[in-house]
Amino acid sequence: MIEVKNAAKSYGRLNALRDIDWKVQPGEFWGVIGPNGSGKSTLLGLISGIESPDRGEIKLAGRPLSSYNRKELSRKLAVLQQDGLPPVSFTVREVIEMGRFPFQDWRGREKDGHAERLMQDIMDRLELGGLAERPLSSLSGGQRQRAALGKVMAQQPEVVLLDEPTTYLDIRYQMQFMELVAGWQHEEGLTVISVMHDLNLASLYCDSLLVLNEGSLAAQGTPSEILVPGMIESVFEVKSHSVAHPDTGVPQLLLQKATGKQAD
Ligand SMILES: Nc1ncnc2c1ncn2[C@@H]1O[C@H](COP(=O)(O)OP(=O)(O)OP(=O)(O)O)[C@@H](O)[C@H]1O
Repeated sequence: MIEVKNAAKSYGRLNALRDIDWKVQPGEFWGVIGPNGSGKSTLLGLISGIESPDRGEIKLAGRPLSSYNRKELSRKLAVLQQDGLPPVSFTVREVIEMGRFPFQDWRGREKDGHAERLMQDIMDRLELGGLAERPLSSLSGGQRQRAALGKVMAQQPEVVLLDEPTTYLDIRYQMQFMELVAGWQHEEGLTVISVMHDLNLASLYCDSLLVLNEGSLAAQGTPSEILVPGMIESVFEVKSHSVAHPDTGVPQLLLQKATGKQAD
């Protein structure tokens, strides 16, 4: 679905990304992890076409990303930024309708006769029905992030890119958001690439993890291959234990304090 070949990106003298080779198959759920400043958002920027690589190539569905026009690209790929939507006066319904841009003609008229049904389905699924006419400025962070997800769902993309989508959410809304994305992925065979800071959440939801460190690809593999104490220490400089989740067996990290007593 996505192929990144030998991609590199610099800002002035800073090599934000170098020699990245990565293949994402349709329907996979990838987490992109790594320390602050390791190049995660830059990589998402290259895949979304917001930025172009200085070297190398990015392909989407077998075609160079650079050959897509804006509407074509929007039908294939949607992006949800870190703080999905700013607190503005647009209503939830208006924001979700903005996601229909790739399916509207030059007068802004919807070409798909089922769009109204789709909008209603999205609002029901995201429990936004009662908030449809409320301005974003009056919503909580969790509600705003659901509205942002509604906008990308209305776009009906094949690939969705999420940049730290749960950063400002409490644990209930983190789980709710990830469940909504995972449910959508299962139903539609969606390809998901999400930058994640919470490694335990990444382990619960991602099939595979890509690890960036100082702009280079440090490792890629399943959560069980990646979330091991040695890897975490070499990339994040933090000591940890990895334990199997009692429900699913996926690894969960317990962080080790550098000071104070350890239990016997
Ligand atoms: N537009 C830009 N101009 C100059 N430098 C940039 C620009 N965008 C990113 N950088 C630099 O590139 C490096 C990688 O940044 P990037 O935002 O991709 O990292 P990140 O892994 O997403 O970080 P974080 O986890 O803190 O969000 C950083 O050193 C950053 O300062």
